[in-house]
Amino acid sequence: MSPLARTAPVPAATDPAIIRNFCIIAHIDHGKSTLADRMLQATGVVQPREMKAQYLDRMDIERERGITIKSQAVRMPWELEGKAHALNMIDTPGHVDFTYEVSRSLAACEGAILLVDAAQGIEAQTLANLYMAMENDLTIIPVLNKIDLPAAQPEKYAEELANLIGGEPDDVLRVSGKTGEGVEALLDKIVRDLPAPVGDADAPARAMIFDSVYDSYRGVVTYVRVVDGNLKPRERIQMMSTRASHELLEIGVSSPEPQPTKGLGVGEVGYLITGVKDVRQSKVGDTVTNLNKPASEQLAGYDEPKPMVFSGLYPLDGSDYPALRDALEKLQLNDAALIYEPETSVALGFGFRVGFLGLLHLEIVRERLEREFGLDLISTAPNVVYQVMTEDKATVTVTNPSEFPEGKILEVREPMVSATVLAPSEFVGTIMELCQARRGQMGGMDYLSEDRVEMHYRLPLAEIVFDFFDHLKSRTRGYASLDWKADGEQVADLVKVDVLLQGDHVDAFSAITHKDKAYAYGLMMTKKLRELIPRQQFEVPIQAAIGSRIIARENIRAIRKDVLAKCYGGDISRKRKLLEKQKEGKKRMKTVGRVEVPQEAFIAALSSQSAAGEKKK
Ligand SMILES: Nc1nc2c(ncn2[C@@H]2O[C@H](COP(=O)(O)OP(=O)(O)OP(=O)(O)O)[C@@H](O)[C@H]2O)c(=O)[nH]1
Repeated sequence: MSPLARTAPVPAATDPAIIRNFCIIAHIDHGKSTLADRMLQATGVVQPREMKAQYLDRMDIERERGITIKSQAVRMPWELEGKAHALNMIDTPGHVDFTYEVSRSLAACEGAILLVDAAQGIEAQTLANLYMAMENDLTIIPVLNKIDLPAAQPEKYAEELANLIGGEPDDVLRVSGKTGEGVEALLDKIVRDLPAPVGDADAPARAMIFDSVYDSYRGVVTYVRVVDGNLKPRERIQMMSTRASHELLEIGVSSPEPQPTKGLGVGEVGYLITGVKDVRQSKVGDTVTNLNKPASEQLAGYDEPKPMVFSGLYPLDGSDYPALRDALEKLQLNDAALIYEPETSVALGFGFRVGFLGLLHLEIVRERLEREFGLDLISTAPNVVYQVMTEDKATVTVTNPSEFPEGKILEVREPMVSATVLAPSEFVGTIMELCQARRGQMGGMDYLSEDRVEMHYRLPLAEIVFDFFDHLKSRTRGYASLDWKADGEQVADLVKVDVLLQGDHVDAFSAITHKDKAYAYGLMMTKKLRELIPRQQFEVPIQAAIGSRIIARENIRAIRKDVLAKCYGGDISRKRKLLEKQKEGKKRMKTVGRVEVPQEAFIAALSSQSAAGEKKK
């Protein structure tokens, strides 16, 4: 049958029996976006001449880095045995920082395609996503991708997959997102195997928001899945958590370009436009209902994204501060997970403390600020969030080492994660060593097959979020994969290490570390600063301290720099010129106490400090 005959247009406000809502879940780089591209082509919603790789990845950064950050939903027609169907595909991101986006997408679907690279097999995020899909009671269609690769081992991995989710290896579909092989069979299987959505068409409307995107032309575009009732244009709708009401200016489906419709009914996935300007007014996880005939109960929401890593962002040029504030405000319209507040630093001036989901999120935000808003930025070493209990039993939330309370401290709690590492069994020893060095507690080990093992650990977030993955990869020659999720807190022996120049604190270099690592940090910072700070006209001690206890010390010897020395006997105007020049130079200096430090020294020290984290992509 020709593809055209199978892709007849589907009317809007459709009978739920012909709808199939699904997402594709996979480990990063196993080929979700490429497969989604082939489906768009096979169903005829994108014409070959309009096709570009990773059609659904709209942001430049997504395309350049080949990763998916925001999820997107698209509706595709597909005919099976002469009957038209509407398939709603929700593309999901694969990186661990964006797991919360996966969980929202899953809640909008009845089924999931579990996509596994036929040359790599099951990886840590394959498992994490599969478990999440099972928790949401989704029907799973296992699929092996990249069967065109010479290194593909479909037999071996079909068996691994069948063992994991039950069923026969022959039931595992084999496709190639590159050549398109098997894609039509997969579309048929989606129609046959996935359940149609069920809901009460006559009940008051309830639709779940699973994504909210800011569009500079149309304002906030909200993606919803209708569970009960229906929504129509020009009606007034209400957000159930905030009770805010809006007029529905436009409602429609993405196919994949927006197509306004006369409404959305039970089981349908589409978008709403209400004229709100800020994604936070259209909160992901909220339920949309009809203002005149409101539903009595909200749908179960999902966890709000929670920032895990904080870092200070400062403009290199202090006069860019208002521009940075405006840029952050704009980015936040589009990124509900981004939070920030102003802060000042002795060393760096005015800036913002910004919360991120992880290091990748940090890098992306920073890159967007620099690229889209033309800002030059410096970011301070990232840290996690600590809870500190002081002597009077007050608990202080610390997102910046400078907020660490002075005086006696009863306990410090740090965030924990439960991590899964998947690797060939020959690497078990070296992985255990690494996890122990990072204060990990082993939770058990499962063999997926004879030579592949799944290891469970509970680890402090601060030990895993920065450079753990790099170390894991280099110890296992790139074969290990990692996934983790937040898992409570633990009390730990944590201290704040301060860095002092001539007795004055330099806030940008303070860090909260485990007691055992405090000395190493102190030594490293004092040494580095001695190399970076030029000699002054007096001796400058550089110290690292925990409270009032000095743990490391370096000295910068004094020098007397007489700029007039070489003009002995010269004329007065030349002397003046030299003095002027010296004054200019001083403007670029930051003064800490009496010590003048070139801004470049701060930047150099901070960038090498966070280099370990920056490498992790
Ligand atoms: N040979 C071959 N390569 C493929 C196939 N499918 C995807 N690839 C390649 O695998 C790489 C990853 O593919 P993507 O589609 O970007 O992977 P993804 O899972 O969407 O990645 P994220 O969006 O970051 O989660 C790309 O270089 C693709 O060209 C396939 O069937 N065969």
